[in-house]
Amino acid sequence: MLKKSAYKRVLLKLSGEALMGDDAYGINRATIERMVADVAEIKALGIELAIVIGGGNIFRGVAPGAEGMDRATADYMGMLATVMNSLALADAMRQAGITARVMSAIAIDQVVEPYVRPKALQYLEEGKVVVFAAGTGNPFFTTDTAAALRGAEIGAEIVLKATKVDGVYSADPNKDSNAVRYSTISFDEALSRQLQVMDATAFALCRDRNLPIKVFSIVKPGALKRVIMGEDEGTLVHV
Ligand SMILES: Nc1ncnc2c1ncn2[C@@H]1O[C@H](COP(=O)(O)OP(=O)(O)OP(=O)(O)O)[C@@H](O)[C@H]1O
Ligand SMILES: O=c1ccn([C@@H]2O[C@H](COP(=O)(O)O)[C@@H](O)[C@H]2O)c(=O)[nH]1
Repeated sequence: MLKKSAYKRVLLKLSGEALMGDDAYGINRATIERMVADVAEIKALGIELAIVIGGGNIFRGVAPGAEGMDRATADYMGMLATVMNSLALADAMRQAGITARVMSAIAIDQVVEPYVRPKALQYLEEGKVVVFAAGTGNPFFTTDTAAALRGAEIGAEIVLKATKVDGVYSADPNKDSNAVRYSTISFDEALSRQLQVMDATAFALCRDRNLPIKVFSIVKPGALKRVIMGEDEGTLVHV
């Protein structure tokens, strides 16, 4: 018998930084095509899929390149970076035969339609992939928080954080070789240990909405599908 997906509706947070692949900046073609192939594989299972993509491959408000800038201005630039990534992702999905709609939290009507919750729900019910661009639309936040927020708004069963590391560790594994990976961890423990894999606002929002998060590697082949099938992969953050 064909195995079924563990979820009906999910919010996938894709790392903007991972989009660079081995490049120093921007969008690596082979990398975005591989991400889209992963998305196509899970979409074929019949799940309803919404995506938030980060902007770290182009600009972050707290990046060295923003030093001395007004923080809110820099953050708006970061949000615009996520619009570019969202458009690139939706177009790559179009080329792969997946119908996607980009909805922006910041009005740029000539470029992309605005985020309107009932419309987003309609697209999901129609089987379209919805890409939420421009984060929350507010400075001083991140796309992780946007993923938590939109995930809660659309009634997703889980937020899937696809990033460059394969889970939540006791410390940043890129800085501490003694860091150990958790297979599960509670929101309260992640917050009290100040684990930086996601920002505290995202953790707190998901905790309060009882919305679990799965952190896993976007670089590891097949990991997204294993997560969707409910198999042992990455780290589950739970209430
Ligand atoms: N305790 C931890 N466990 C795992 N990763 C951690 C931890 N603390 C810090 N990190 C770092 O967090 C990074 C992932 O989060 P980050 O928000 O920087 O990236 P992203 O979400 O993948 O990118 P973007 O913001 O561009 O979408 C990892 O690459 C890792 O270096
Ligand atoms: O709600 C939001 C989301 C994002 N930003 C700014 O954009 C960049 C890029 O997002 P990442 O999550 O870091 O990939 C972020 O650093 C912020 O500067 C925002 O202000 N509000």
